[in-house]
Amino acid sequence: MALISLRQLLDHAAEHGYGMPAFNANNMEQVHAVMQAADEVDAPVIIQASAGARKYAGEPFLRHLIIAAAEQYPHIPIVLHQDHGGEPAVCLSSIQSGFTSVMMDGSLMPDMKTPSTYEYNVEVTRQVTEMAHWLGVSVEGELGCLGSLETGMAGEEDGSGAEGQLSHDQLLTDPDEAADFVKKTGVDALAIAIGTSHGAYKFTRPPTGDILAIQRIKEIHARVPNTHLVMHGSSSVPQDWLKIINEHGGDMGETYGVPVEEIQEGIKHGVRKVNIDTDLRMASTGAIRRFLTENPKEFDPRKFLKVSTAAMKDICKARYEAFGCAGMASRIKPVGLEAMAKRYKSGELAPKVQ
Ligand SMILES: O=C(CO)COP(=O)(O)O
Ligand SMILES: O=C[C@H](O)COP(=O)(O)O
Ligand SMILES: [Zn+2]
Ligand SMILES: [Zn+2]
Repeated sequence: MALISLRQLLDHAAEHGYGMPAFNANNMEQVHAVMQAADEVDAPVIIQASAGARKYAGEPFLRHLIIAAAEQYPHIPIVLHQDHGGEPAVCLSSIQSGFTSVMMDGSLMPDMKTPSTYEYNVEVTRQVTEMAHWLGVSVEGELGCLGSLETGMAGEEDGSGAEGQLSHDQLLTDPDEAADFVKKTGVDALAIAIGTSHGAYKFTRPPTGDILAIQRIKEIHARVPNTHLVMHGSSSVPQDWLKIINEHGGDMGETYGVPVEEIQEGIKHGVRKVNIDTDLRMASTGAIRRFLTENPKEFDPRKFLKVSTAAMKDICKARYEAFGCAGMASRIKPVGLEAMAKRYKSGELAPKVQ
C-alpha cells in the first residue's frame, strides 16, 4: 500500500468517530513497534518525525525506514508526517523527501522558542498550505502555545517549546481566533493548546478541569467542524513504567500525564490526531533498564532492544484500541496524492467555518 495523506486518514476518522495516535519515530525499533502493533489490531498508522529525528537518523535513513515499513506491511495505510516544522523551508524539504503531511508550527518563531505574533503565524502557515495542497500533501497548523496551566512553562525536554513564562491567553487557544486562522490558512488539521505540554513533566497531580481544559475542544470544534483537531503533548506518562525506571537505577520525579479517558473525551468532540512520544521513550527506557539489571552478563544489543520494542508495542496497541482505530486499516482505500491535489483544487476540501 502506498503512503496516504493525513487528510484522507483523518476524514475517515471523523466519518467513523475515531482518533489516531501519532507516534514519533527516530529509529528502527520505534517503527517496528508502531507497525507490529498496528498489524495485530488492523489499525492505520501515523508515524511522525521531528527535525530532531532527521538529525538523529539522517534524512535517507528516516525515509527508507518508512519505505521498509510500507513494504513489509502492504495492507496497512501509513501517513508519514513531519512534526513541528519551524519554518516553511523545513516543510518543503520534508515534502521533497516524500512526507505526505507536514506540520507548520508558526506558533513559535523559527528558533522554536520565541512565541510569534498571530499575523506571522497566519502568513507562514498560509504559504505552506497553499504549496502543500498543490501536491496533495496535508498541513497541520498550531494556534496557541503548548504549556502548563499550573506553571505557565512549556515542556522541559523538547526541541520545540516556548522559553519563559506564558500567559493564560497564550496557553489556551481562543475559538474565535481558531475560526479566523482556519479560514485564512486553509489548514487540514489544527493543533490546539489546552494545557498539555511536551515531555514527561506535564502535571504535578492527576489533572482536573482547571489544568486540562478539555471543554475548550468542544468550543473550537463547533467553529471549525471539518478541521481536524490535534492534541500535542498527549502522553499519559504511565505510572508503571515510571516505577520500573526508578526501581532500576533511574531517577525521574513524580509526574502525571494526560489520562487516556480525557483523550477519549476529546475524540468525542473533534480530536482526530493525538501526539505521543514520551510514553514510548519511557517504556523503552524502563524495559532496557530492567533487562540489563536482571541480566548483567548480557551484552548483545538485540536482546535489550527486543524487550524495548515489545514494551513500546504494548503501548501502541493499547492506544490503537482505546482511540477506536483498531479494525480500521482494512476499511481504507488509499487515495494518491495527485488525486488529493485535484480534490483541493476543486474546493471540496475547503474548511467550513462557523
Ligand atoms: O506532542 C508531541 C510531539 O509533537 C509528543 O508529546 P509527548 O511528549 O506528550 O509524548
Ligand atoms: O514535539 C516533539 C516530540 O516530542 C519530538 O521531540 P524531539 O524534538 O526530541 O524529537
Ligand atoms: Zn514537541
Ligand atoms: Zn508536539
